[in-house]
Amino acid sequence: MKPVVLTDTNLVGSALKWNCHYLQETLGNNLCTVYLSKTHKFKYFDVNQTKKCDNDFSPPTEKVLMKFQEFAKHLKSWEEGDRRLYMQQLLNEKILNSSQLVNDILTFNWSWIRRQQKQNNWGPLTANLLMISTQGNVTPAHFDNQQNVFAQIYGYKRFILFPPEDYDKLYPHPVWHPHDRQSQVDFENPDYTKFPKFREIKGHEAVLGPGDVLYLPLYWWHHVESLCQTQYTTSLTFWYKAGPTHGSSVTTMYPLEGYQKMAIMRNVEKMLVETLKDVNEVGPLLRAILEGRYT
Ligand SMILES: O=C(O)C(=O)C[C@H](CCCc1ccccc1)C(=O)O
Ligand SMILES: [Zn+2]
Repeated sequence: MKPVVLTDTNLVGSALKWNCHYLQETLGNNLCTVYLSKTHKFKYFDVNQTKKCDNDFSPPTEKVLMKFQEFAKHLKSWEEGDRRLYMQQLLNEKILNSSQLVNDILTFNWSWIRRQQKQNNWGPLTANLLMISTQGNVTPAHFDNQQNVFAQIYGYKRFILFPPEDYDKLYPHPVWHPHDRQSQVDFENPDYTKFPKFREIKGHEAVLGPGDVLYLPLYWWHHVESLCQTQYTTSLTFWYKAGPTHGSSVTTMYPLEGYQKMAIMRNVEKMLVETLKDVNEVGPLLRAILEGRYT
């Protein structure tokens, strides 16, 4: 599975008119999920895992509910120095029941994407996430465990992509950490002492414009930046479950692929957290296995 940029799918043709004004008319009064950040980075964190961090975790962003028209107002008046905004709202029944967006969504190129889902043996569509970002926002490097068909609607987004096997150069946080699935490395100021292998990292760049679609296979790392050609950017994801061949696959082929090794390591970590109960014991036990025997 490799990422690919497609420029002729017409997947979200009917959404190319989703500018701020139009969305204000259709979403106006709806409450939407908006993240606020003092910096340009929006590092995702799982709030349910913050308690395992014996409270030395400080959330890098604040999650608020905001009426779309209020968000639109902030978007238009945003200036350097203001807190940055990143709307990330699931297109769920609540939103869809109360907006004309349904008509646009119904005319997406569903036959094309359903064909991809079928031919690639993906599981069911799990979520469409509508994202509107102020210019310059960055989603730091992370991977997701779903297949993703990423559609760019307005403005330009620059992806840097790395294969799953680059996990040894990207130093993911522990699986129990709020920043699980995210790289520990600050791309703008890498700590080469803590993360020496990051020096060897090499990524693939893809800049997406309106109408472009990026197929982002599960476990592929990506660093995403909203470019400054426009005041904001708008994107829509189509997330699919990975599908049966990535779980209890009938015939496992060897040698295993990077994403399979990633899944194995994550399972080992999770099993150790379960059995040791104390997350601080996982490191020492893994070291005890390694030291003098596997190094
Ligand atoms: O589509 C993707 O996978 C991306 O990473 C796109 C990224 C924002 C995603 C936010 C997010 C990260 C982790 C879990 C749920 C939501 C962007 O476009 O800035
Ligand atoms: Zn992602």
